Parts: sequence; structure tokens; C-alpha cells
Amino acid sequence: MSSATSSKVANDWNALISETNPNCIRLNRQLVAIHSSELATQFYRHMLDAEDASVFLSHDQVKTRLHGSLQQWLVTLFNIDEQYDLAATIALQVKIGEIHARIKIPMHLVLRGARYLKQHFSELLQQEPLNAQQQNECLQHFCDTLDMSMEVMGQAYASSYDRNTRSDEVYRLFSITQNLSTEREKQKGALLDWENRLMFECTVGNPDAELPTLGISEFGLWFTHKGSHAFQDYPETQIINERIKIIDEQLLVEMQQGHDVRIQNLRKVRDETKRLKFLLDDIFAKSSELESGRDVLTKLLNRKFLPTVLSREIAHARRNHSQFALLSLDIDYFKGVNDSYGHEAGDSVLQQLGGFLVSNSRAGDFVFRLGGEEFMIVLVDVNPTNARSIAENLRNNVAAEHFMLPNGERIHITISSGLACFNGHPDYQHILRQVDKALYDAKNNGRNRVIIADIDSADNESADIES
Ligand SMILES: Nc1nc2c(ncn2[C@@H]2O[C@H](COP(=O)(O)OP(=O)(O)OP(=O)(O)O)[C@@H](O)[C@H]2O)c(=O)[nH]1
Repeated sequence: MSSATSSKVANDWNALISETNPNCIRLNRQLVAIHSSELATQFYRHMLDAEDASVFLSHDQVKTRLHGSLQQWLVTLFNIDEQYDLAATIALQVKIGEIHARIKIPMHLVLRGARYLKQHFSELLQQEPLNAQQQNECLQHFCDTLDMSMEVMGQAYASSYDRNTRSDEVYRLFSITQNLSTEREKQKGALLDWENRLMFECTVGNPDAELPTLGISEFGLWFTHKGSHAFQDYPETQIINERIKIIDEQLLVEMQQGHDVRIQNLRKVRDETKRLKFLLDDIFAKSSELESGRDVLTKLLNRKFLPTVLSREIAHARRNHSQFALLSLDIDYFKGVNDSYGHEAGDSVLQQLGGFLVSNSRAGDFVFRLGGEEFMIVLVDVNPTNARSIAENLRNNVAAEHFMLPNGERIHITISSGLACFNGHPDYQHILRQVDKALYDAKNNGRNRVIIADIDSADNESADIES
């Protein structure tokens, strides 16, 4: 928690205590101390009833540790007397928030637990000889104190969770990019080893011996513990896990029934293994393209790093009072190129245009292929006048260029462009929206033109400058 945030919290919490009737503070302290075990029991009873919460709390854990910790936490929170150490109480809430983040207990479950505590405490208060106003005051104090605690926990949770997620991601990238091609060969080899062992056991091994399962083979262990994590975003990961299960839990189990089934299923297992090898190749190929951030066809940057580059350029421009511009380019009637000359010819045009854009921009600029026939250039350290002439020159030069097709023919293409200059807005989505709208207008106004987004407009008005 930042020092400004923690001093705000401490001030608010202090104010809460000093503005509360001391009798009410005393009564709450006594009630919580007397009923802490009952409150903890109620809390866990509700939580264990809910499926989403109970996965985090086994009955044993509740009995042995958490029940006691919860009671202790409640007593400490409400033990407000002359010796009450608010700084220590806040530090305890921070620690608990960090623990929740580490063990990934969702914050909404913690808040739900707090709600149950408030409900039950309200019932306890109703059993006390208090008038309505006293009851209200006491309940208010109980709820406000829990809310303060939740606020501190929530802040600690969020920053700790972010930190953990970032390091998870760094680890994921690290684990995936380390010697990607060596890893692929190693794992394909491990899969082959397992297949060979299985074949050996089935053909010349002891017929009563247990067959080696794939899940706990070198390959299976690697995939479960590392591969699945590294490739978590790919649909192939789930398919691989499913195929491993089918091999182990279906095919191999059936193979224990006798020689004939063994031989029959061996063929099926070998087909499955072949499929696994294809899936592995696919998954490794995809991740090397994506993780490297390069578009496979043009070798330009792909859209993966666009947010990072834009955020960095915005921070740089704001820090240095400099400017930059975003130029979006889209080939006109590109479908016609594919339709007339074939997809391969289309690919070749895309590749040549990629090379052309790189050689016609400065070393500091970032050239992206966003997908299809759409490109984007981040023009760094450039004022609007220069950005505009760069955009126009590119448009003219592309139109004048000959693009060579695989059949030896040469064709001309044109591009439509949208240009947006940085206007100080801190969110990169703003400039992206501006440039998208400008490109859309360039297409709708006849193509082969540059449209500049209105620099001061947040609602993406744009102005046609030239065609
Ligand atoms: N060869 C090739 N074609 C692609 C690739 N990605 C997208 N395309 C094709 O690009 C074409 C885009 O067509 P449209 O979106 O209609 O755009 P357009 O024909 O350029 O027309 P306008 O943009 O409106 O001027 C489609 O035919 C896609 O199949 C690629 O990687 N290689």
C-alpha cells in the first residue's frame, strides 16, 4: 500500500473510532470476545455450504487452523481500548490480504464472509437488552470496522495479486521461450521413448506386466507440470490432455484384458501418439510465432506488442513533452489481388509491402502487421506536419511501386490511411479509436487517400486533407 493510501486509511479508521460512542465500542468488544467462536462457526458453515467457497476450505483445515485464526482476527479487530494499536491492526489486515492473494482466494468470497458476520452479529445484538438506537449504533460500528478491514485487505490483495500475476506471466514467457526448439525435440523424443517401451512390453514383454502409462512418463509429467502451463492459451493443450487420458484410462486399461486386445489397441495407441506429435508441433510453432511477437508472413511486429509499444510511447511523450503519431494503412481492394492471382500472390504482395514499409520508415519507428491486409506504423518523435507528409509520401510511393508476383507479373496497389497524432490522452485506446475512425473514413471517401483524425477530438471527428 502506498504511504498516502495507508495514512488516509489510518486517518479514516481513527476518525471512525473517535466518533463512535465509547459504550458501543465496549459492548461490541465484549460481544465479539464472548461470541467469537460462534461467529467463526456461522461464518464457515455458510462458506462451506457454497460450492465456490468450500473448495478453499476443507473441513479439517477449518477445525485445525482457520476457525481459530478467524476468532483471533475478530477479537483483535474489536479489542479497542486504551492500548489499541491501530497501526498493528492495519498491518495485520494487509498481511491477511496478501495471504489471500497468494493462495488465490477471490476477494468476493472474503466480502461474502464479512456479510455473514454482519448478519449474525445483528442477530446477537437483538438478544441484548438494548434500545433501537443503541442497537443501530453498535451494528453500525461493527459494520464500519469490518468495512475498514475489507478495504485494507482489498488494497493489499489487489497489489499483491498484480505482482503475483506479473511474475506468473514472466515465468510463463521465460519457461516457454527457453530453448523452444530444443524442448520440442526433447519432448517428441520422450513421447517416442514411451511408445517404444509400450510396444516392447506388448510384443516381447511379460504378458502379466503392467503397461507403462503415458501420464507418468517423462513426456506426460513434463506436459502436466510445464507444458500445460506454458501453452495454457492454446486449444491444443486441452486436446492433448484429453488424448493422454484416453490412452491411459481407456486404451491401456482394455489392453490388460489379453493378447488380442493388446495388439488391436496398440494400433490405436500408435495413431493417438502420432496425433499427439502433430499437436505438439502445432503448439510449439504457434507459440514461437506469437511469443516472439513477429508476424510469420511479413516478419513485422504482430499486434501482441501494440499495447506495450503504445503505452511506452505515450509515457515517453508525456515525460519529454514530445509527440508521436499513429498511421494505419490498409491495402485497397486486396481481395481482388487474391481473386485474380491467387492467395500465394496475395501473400507475396503482403510480404513486399511489409518490407517496403520498413525500408521507408525510420529506425525508431515501429511497423506492425495487425492482420489481413492492415498495417500500422508508430511514427516516433514526429510533429503533425511531418507525420502528415510521411503519410502522404508513403501513400504516393506505394502507388508508384511495382509489386512482383510469383508468375513474374508486376502489379500496382494503393493504400488507404488514417493518421492520428498524440494529443496527450493517457489511454492508448483513445488514439487507436481515432486512427481506426480516420482509416474508416479514408475507405468510405474513395480510398487511396490519407485522412487525419482531428487532433483535439475525443469523439473521433476527422478531416480529409488530400486524395
Ligand atoms: N493472400 C492473403 N490474403 C489475405 C491474408 N489475410 C487476409 N487476406 C485477404 O484479404 C482480403 C481482404 O478483403 P476485404 O476485407 O474485403 O478488403 P479489400 O478487398 O482490401 O477491400 P477494401 O479494404 O475495402 O479496400 C480477403 O480476401 C482476405 O482473404 C493473408 O494473410 N494472405
